[in-house]
Amino acid sequence: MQTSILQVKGLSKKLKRFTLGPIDLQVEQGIIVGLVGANGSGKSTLFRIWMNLLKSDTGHVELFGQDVNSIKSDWKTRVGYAGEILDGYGFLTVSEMKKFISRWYSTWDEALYEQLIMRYKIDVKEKFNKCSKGTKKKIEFIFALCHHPDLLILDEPTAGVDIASRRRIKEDLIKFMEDGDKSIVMATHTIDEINQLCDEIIVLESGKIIQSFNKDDIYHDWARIRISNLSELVKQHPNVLHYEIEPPEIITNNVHMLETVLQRDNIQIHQQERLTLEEVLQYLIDKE
Ligand SMILES: Nc1ncnc2c1ncn2[C@@H]1O[C@H](COP(=O)(O)OP(=O)(O)OP(=O)(O)O)[C@@H](O)[C@H]1O
Repeated sequence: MQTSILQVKGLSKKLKRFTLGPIDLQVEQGIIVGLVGANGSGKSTLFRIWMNLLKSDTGHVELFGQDVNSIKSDWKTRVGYAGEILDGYGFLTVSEMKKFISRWYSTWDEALYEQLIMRYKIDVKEKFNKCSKGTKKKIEFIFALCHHPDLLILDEPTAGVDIASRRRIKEDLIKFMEDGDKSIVMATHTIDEINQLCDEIIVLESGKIIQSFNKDDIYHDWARIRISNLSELVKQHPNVLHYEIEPPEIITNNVHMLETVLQRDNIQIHQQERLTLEEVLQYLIDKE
């Protein structure tokens, strides 16, 4: 039986010129979810609400069965969050920050911290706000891991990170998932990360979830179909997400359904090809 570790119901938040939600979703134990969407689609805002750093206007968020607003905050010790949370302590050196943050967690693993500091070549005497963008990302990642959380919430963990460290982060995430009961939700713009790491993908557009799917389903469900002609029925079909008139071609997210529709309309299929994950995401994120 699958266990939900994160449940989001009817969540909404109005900021000045942006509205997030309403959002409903759940994340099961043992999977990696990729949260994707154009710049400004609301990924970081969503994470901030999950982490109770920002109050929602409606709805609620449960982490490990606990309302994130409740005074009881055991859930915090079970979550590792990497997303600009350390900026407020930027006047501290990495080493001072570690002394401060490690006290929050009874499960803090000093040996793991030392090992990761070496692995990512971090100068612990450097003040956090003097570190480069990529180095800050690596430090956030290390702090998110060292108390052995059950869920990692990572806001673009490799943005600005060098190639070698990117590979190490990927390896560390795979290692984190090894025992099968951990989960990760990560916002990312990197197709390789989604391809290599994520099981499920949630696409945000202007604050709303427009698609949510298992990565493996893409190969079965999405296709570009070149056809003899287009009918009005095909153009307006809910599973036709895009069409071209000359030459007639459709993009569908339910190829089996469309095969039946085309047959019924006496439309011949000239060619059919599955879409790659990159094409699907490009299509969803940038439809023009
Ligand atoms: N404190 C705030 N006050 C007003 N508007 C805000 C505030 N924080 C974020 N926004 C707006 O909310 C929208 C979503 O921002 P958010 O940072 O969540 O997007 P994102 O998907 O994480 O973007 P990116 O991929 O560029 O990191 C943006 O239009 C942003 O300007």
